[in-house]
Amino acid sequence: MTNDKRASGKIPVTVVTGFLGAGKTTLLRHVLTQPHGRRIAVIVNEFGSLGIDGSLLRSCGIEGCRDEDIVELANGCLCCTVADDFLPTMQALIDRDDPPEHVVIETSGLALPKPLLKAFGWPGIRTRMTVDGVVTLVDGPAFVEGRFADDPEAVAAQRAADPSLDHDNPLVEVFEDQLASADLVVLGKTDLMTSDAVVAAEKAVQEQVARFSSRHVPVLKTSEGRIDASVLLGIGAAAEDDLSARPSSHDGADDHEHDDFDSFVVTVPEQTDIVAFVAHLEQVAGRFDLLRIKGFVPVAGKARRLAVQGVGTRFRHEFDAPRTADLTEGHLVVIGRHGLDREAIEAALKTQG
Ligand SMILES: Nc1nc2c(ncn2[C@@H]2O[C@H](COP(=O)(O)OP(=O)(O)OP(=O)(O)O)[C@@H](O)[C@H]2O)c(=O)[nH]1
Repeated sequence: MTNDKRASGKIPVTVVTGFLGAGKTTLLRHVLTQPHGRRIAVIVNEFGSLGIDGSLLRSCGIEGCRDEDIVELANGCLCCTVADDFLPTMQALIDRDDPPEHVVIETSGLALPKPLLKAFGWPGIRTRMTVDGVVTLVDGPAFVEGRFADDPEAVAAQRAADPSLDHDNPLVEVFEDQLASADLVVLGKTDLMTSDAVVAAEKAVQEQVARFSSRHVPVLKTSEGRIDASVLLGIGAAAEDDLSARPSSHDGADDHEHDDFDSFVVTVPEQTDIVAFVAHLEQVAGRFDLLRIKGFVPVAGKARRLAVQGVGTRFRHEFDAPRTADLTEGHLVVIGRHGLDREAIEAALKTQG
């Protein structure tokens, strides 16, 4: 925390943003397990209706991290529910007998950060909190694969037809907004990249950031979210006073929707063969071009639940918290671009082999 912030008496708030599956929760887990010497409250927002990330954070047994310090806002994107959910939550934190010394907000992977930053200008919040910094996670391999880049020929053709159109790719729009808001960019998952690709990606990210922002925005590289807490917390940006330097594709719009993306929950039976199950998920994710699958699944004979995570077709799984009696079947959140064939995806996920 900078001396300025201490003197202002405002609680610093770090906003962690980044596209679906970029590694935000992983980064947060790493920060929370480091000795950071402050009472941190975490607000986790998810696009899907299940609070997976909050549950993952709670289950990692971080010493001194109390249940009430992890607040889940699981019904929709924070950027759309600012007045209904976010402001009362922040007010409740401020009004605690032992208010947090730092708040970290993990936004949903589809959130546009700007509406959230604007909320820190609201009376009641403005005098008590300040946005210490916006940290934007970039999924290195996905970036290198060009998932957040417009097809230049398609854009040129589109612009010729309608000059007011920027791009037709909602992934690009969300990604660019998240980069444009950043005070610090973290290029993650470098363990999955060659060293040449890391160097090229770092340069390309820096160029992208410079397109949106004249501010100096450092780009750090990491894997498994290993960034020192002292680098992330205490940036001292006061981003709420600096909104015009953080352009958004939705500036000027009164409202925005997330109807470019769909999400639903699928239940699956208890599993016996984890390798076959995960291979099946990979196959379904590829067949339907899904962006994200994540959830918890019971496995026969295992005392712990299986946490399953897919970003595109890249899956990981681990046994994390003890399996509870009510976990009789698995729940998977599925997220993809608008127009998903829900029935077919559900059927495919439920029928394996
Ligand atoms: N190989 C590798 N995998 C990573 C790294 N960071 C995160 N992951 C994996 O990527 C998947 C998504 O990570 P999360 O931390 O849940 O990503 P997120 O941004 O919180 O995801 P959403 O909240 O759904 O947007 C998980 O399976 C992680 O284990 C990394 O540095 N290297």
